[in-house]
Amino acid sequence: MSAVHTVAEIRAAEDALMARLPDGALMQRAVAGLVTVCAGLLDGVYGARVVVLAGGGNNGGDALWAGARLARRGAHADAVLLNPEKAHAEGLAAFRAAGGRIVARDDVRTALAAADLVLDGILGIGARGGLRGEAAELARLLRGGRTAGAVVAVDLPSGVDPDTGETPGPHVVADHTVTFGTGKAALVVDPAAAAAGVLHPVDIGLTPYLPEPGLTVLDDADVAALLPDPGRESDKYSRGVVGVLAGSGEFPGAAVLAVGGALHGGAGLVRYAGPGAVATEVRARWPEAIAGPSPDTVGRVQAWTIGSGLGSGREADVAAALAAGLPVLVDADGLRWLPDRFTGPALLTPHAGELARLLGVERDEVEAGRLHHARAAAARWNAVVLLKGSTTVLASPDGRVRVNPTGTSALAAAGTGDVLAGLAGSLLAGGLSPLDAGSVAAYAHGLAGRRAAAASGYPSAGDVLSALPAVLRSLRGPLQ
Ligand SMILES: NC(=O)C1=CN([C@@H]2O[C@H](COP(=O)(O)OP(=O)(O)OC[C@H]3O[C@@H](n4cnc5c(N)ncnc54)[C@H](O)[C@@H]3O)[C@@H](O)[C@H]2O)[C@@H](O)CC1
Ligand SMILES: [K+]
Repeated sequence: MSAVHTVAEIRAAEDALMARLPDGALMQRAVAGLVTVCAGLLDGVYGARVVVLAGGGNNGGDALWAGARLARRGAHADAVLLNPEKAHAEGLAAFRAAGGRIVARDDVRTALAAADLVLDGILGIGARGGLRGEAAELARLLRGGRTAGAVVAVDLPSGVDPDTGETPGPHVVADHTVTFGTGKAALVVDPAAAAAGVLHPVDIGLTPYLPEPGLTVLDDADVAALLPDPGRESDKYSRGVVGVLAGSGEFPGAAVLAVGGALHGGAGLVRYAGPGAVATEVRARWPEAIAGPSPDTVGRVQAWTIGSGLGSGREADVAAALAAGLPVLVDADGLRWLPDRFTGPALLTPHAGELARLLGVERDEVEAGRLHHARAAAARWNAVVLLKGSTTVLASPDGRVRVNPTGTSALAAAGTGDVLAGLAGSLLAGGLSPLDAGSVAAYAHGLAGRRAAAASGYPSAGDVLSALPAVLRSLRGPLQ
């Protein structure tokens, strides 16, 4: 699991740690990690051309110190000082003493053009708002291909918002980001995360001083530990029975895909509720599923997956499934008929357009502020909100957030959401909480998308579904 902390938490931990260390020692730990990454990216430090972009804070101090150390190892180091009066005094002195040069304004373009590596130390966790003036112009030059060198962001790409993952204005787009102490939301949530490039975390000894993280990113081991583990004496009922209310005459395939996802998510039995013609298609593909015309008549379940491809005019069916008071997942068309607030375990799985409609805002606003809007909806409906998209974000009404790391463009295809809904509903029926069911499903679904893409180039939702069993098998091992 990797942890993400807020700027306030990081500053408090840094203060606590710095009180125990000699002056400047913490910055030197950060700089040592930064220099190691830079040296690894260069084809030899000696003779390499390094340009340091230094703002007036400690982020600029890190970059100047790193430039100094690289210069001592034989690099040609140039620095652009964005705020010369406020430049980090010790960092600047070390940079000069090591032979680093300050670039005159007129020579900035030439220096960037010749650079093998550009260190972005304009702004770090002190950033508020996007870059302005000369800093914005530098970011524009870097994006415009003014340098062929690797752009390495110090701690964060300058100008992104550390705690929200939003990009309030001009910002640097880096090839690599060397980040200190712990993760920041901007490094895992788009659109900011897209500007970070490859992440290189550097341990500066902060962990003992940091609180439990509010935002986490799960890994294979976390997901394996969360997956239901049926014992030898389990039967189909104790493994969980999931009801799927999905599909319509217009969208029968959604039912087939959602039931398929549910069958592979560990539940012992899947009950499909829907029109006879759709049920016939579902059973033709999945003879192991049981079908009935409505949630009331299909039999007992432990959780409901509602909504994929439901079409219009199904309000009564949705109300009947919700009335059971069971753990519930609501997707796609089902999101049109949400209760005022959930009182039991609930997981909503909108994409940005659906969440925008729910919240009465524009889709662009949701995409620009994914964390904010997922949190707002979680609080509004008292439900875990899994916001699908370039980075899938899960926000729980208790304040916890998870970001899924396995997303892939392979999932941007019709029907993949139906598979996810079935899979996550199955995990709910298996006893997982909405946050765990959603995170595990998103993780496995992303891996299945990658596996399917490796096999077929542009995979269909059916390919993603077919890849799921092998992904789950490799995560959890074989059943006993
Ligand atoms: N505190 C420490 O000991 C350590 C700090 N570290 C570095 O220090 C950084 C944080 O340093 P600072 O707190 O000095 O903050 P920054 O260097 O991120 O920002 C400096 C100042 O710029 C101003 N500013 C904010 N937004 C601006 C904008 N949009 N345009 C222009 N100016 C703006 C603010 O006054 C801010 O305090 C971290 O990101 C990390 O790189 C590391 O060296 C690790 C140790
Ligand atoms: K930076």
